[in-house]
Amino acid sequence: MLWSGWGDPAKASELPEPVRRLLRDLLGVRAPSVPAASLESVRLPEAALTPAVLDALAEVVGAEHVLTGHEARVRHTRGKSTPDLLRMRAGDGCDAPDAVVLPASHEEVAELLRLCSRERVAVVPFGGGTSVVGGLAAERAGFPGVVALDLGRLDRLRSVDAESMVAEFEPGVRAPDAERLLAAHGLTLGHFPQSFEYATLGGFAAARSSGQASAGYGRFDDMVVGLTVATPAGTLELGRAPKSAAGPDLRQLVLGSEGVFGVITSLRLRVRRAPVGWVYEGWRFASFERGSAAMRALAQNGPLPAVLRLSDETETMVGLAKPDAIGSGGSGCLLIAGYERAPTAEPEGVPVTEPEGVPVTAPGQAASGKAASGEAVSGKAGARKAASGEAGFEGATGVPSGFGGFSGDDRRIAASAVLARFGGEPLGAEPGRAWERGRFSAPYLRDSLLAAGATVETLETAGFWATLPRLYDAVRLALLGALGSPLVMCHVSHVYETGASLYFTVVTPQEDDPVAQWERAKAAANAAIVAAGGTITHHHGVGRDHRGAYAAELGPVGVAILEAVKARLDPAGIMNPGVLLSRPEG
Ligand SMILES: Cc1cc2nc3c(=O)[nH]c(=O)nc-3n(C[C@H](O)[C@H](O)[C@H](O)COP(=O)(O)OP(=O)(O)OC[C@H]3O[C@@H](n4cnc5c(N)ncnc54)[C@H](O)[C@@H]3O)c2cc1C
Repeated sequence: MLWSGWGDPAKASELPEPVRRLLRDLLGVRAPSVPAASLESVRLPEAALTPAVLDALAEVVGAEHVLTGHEARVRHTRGKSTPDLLRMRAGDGCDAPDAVVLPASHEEVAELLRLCSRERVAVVPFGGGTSVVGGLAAERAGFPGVVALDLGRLDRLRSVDAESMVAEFEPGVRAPDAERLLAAHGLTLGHFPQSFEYATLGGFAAARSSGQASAGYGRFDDMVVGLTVATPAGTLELGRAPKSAAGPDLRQLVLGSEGVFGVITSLRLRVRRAPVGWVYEGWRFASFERGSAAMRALAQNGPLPAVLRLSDETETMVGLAKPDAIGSGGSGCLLIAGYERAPTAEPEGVPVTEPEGVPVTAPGQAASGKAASGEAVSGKAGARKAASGEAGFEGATGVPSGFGGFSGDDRRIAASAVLARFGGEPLGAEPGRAWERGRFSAPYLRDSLLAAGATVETLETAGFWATLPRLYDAVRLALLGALGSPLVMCHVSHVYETGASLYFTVVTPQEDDPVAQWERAKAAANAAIVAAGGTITHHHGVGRDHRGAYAAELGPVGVAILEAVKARLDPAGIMNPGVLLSRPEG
């Protein structure tokens, strides 16, 4: 991972000429006058941990797993939001930890938390480091030091229960590795966020992530059936049955807790049989409104494609849904629908301890060539069912909405009938293929845009269907008002029976202080979200950036509940201080 950008440097690409032209002619973007800092020149705070504390940390994990060098500290400074990258490019490493510690077991994590509580050393759990909300920048004041707890050595698939369709993982497993390990059993998690290449399972749970196939597989928090959490006060074991009436579900307290109560050291996740392949298609709608109405019909009456994404007019025009063909988007609103081809045959049961290495199965590729199973419904019957509205209200089955009722091609045919009924014009497989090719490449494009002098950043929210148009207008207007004449694009890619999320991408020429410029725009967008009745975040999380708005959403009683839980589990207040909750005064 690039320390001041995204991903594999080998995948970095030059900006295509149409994009350069668009930036220059439409937005007036000019190259920045100051070159980006080198890794060596990043300014870090003086390392503050005493030799005695460093020795004690080394006693728990081994001296080779306590890193205090410049590069390790730089690489664990903040996450990957655009302000994070801009600060790193400016050589500002003031949020760096004093040391990076890499435990290899739950017991080591628990021991480290006891030690850090005793010494009052702040602890930042560090998964893939892809937070975009300031979730990895601890507030240092009042602590003798800060440790980044890198979970990268907790990287095993511990077991697969093929009967219950539950797999147990350690938290540091990255998403592609999780898919590779499950593919050996004919299984998939189906969680494909844009940060797929680097983010970890623990980070997904801690930040309530949602992936590109959420319509079919659900959000990540829907997948979590059990958790083990090491807290400074002891261990929490949660989830002994899929559902329970035994009081409030404490799993929900850990999901989205962003490391402020403790460290997730094990996750038991619902898995699915891997499809033999995927089919993606493009549709054009005359307006965002018509396309949204079609999405709502699919979400409320079924059948849902596994991937469902609608770009607004601006995003369609720019062609952002097809990053390898920017500038060639066309008119109207592009909708991408993705469907699994039938699942593989029965998964092989196990318990596994040491999974065999198998070739990586990238999303979008067949996991195995095994025979399809599942009840066949003829294509015509499927279309008839959809058209007549008897397509199956999938939420009512208790099965996540992408499943049940339809299988394989029948789902595609039936969903297509709904899209056509709402005025969608079929564009065939090409737009879908282009989206699939570029689905993880936007973060690479962001690096090139930053280097060219454009700020590009995203923000997201969610609301009920009835409030969505107002929310959309309010956020757009706020961004336009704050930034002059930026490019503001939006898409919907997570839908529910009752509402959906809105995901905005903003491109604007960098001012002299681009961080302050974005903070101004973000504050305006946040205020608009709150005023229009949306949530401050649908899937990026709270971190430090959304803390104030989150407190307003919860209200004083809600905040008091979380503060009480934190005080009980983390009495020294060492866990990710300043993230999610403001620190107590005094
Ligand atoms: C380019 C880009 C695209 C993105 N696309 C998406 C997207 O499509 N969908 C989406 O949901 N998000 C997306 N994100 C946001 C980010 O990837 C998610 O929030 C993800 O869940 C973070 O996982 P991570 O492993 O990188 O966690 P980190 O960034 O390392 O940590 C996130 C937070 O969780 C805490 N944490 C991490 N691991 C643990 C643990 N084991 N126990 C307790 N606390 C822990 C950290 O302290 C931090 O507060 C994107 C980010 C980027 C940069």
